[in-house]
Amino acid sequence: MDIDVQVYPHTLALAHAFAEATATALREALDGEPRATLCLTGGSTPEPAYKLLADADLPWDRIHVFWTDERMVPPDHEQSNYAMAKRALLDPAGIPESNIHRMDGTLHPKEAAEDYESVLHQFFGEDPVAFDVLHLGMGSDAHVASLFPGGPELEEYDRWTVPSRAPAGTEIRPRLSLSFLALNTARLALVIAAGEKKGEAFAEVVEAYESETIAPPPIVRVRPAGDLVWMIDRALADAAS
Ligand SMILES: O=C1O[C@H](COP(=O)(O)O)[C@@H](O)[C@H](O)[C@H]1O
Repeated sequence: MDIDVQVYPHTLALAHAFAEATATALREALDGEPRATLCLTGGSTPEPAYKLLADADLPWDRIHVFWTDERMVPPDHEQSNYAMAKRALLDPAGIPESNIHRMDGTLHPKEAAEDYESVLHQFFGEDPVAFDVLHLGMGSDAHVASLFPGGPELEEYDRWTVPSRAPAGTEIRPRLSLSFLALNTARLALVIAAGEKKGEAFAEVVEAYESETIAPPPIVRVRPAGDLVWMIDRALADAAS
């Protein structure tokens, strides 16, 4: 499979490009439609881009926000994916509460998965989830959302959500994630990844796309219905080559 990889000279340029690509895609999705959907990723890499996106000239009252995954912590916890998005994007942009569809990190992962499955069904009905814009990050083990190498959650293709568990040594292990079933219906998926520490993982990813191996790293299993664009910094590109 050919992949579209865009390389930016540094993380600030990457953040600007990621925010701009998101804003452009949301405007296109809103053209002639009453609302658009944006699924946010967590972790630390997207935070600068989310701060820039908050300043974009967008009708936030028509944009509904979802998450790829969550750590099982309260919403004000420093490890909460929701908390990062709240301080970087939701509050600065003034996104209405009714448009924020967050994962509940206070529940047991199984209950949280049931709960978010209902949230998604309330919004999308029985239609595919089909986010207009899906943001993804990559861990240094090539995990995506909270779908980790070798985890049973990788095999969930019947439901949109799945409880999961990060590997030993990770600060917050209990997780909730969207499944590949939900991720793969996106109309546009934008991956943001940066830093030389992820070089080995990215090299493995490129090799897996090229060889179409039968057991690819989790992020390579994301095969969205629409376009998939990798946006990375030079440090990561160089470390992988
Ligand atoms: O645990 C997670 O990790 C990935 C990557 O995060 P980063 O801090 O290395 O950018 C992230 O995409 C995911 O949402 C998060 O829960």
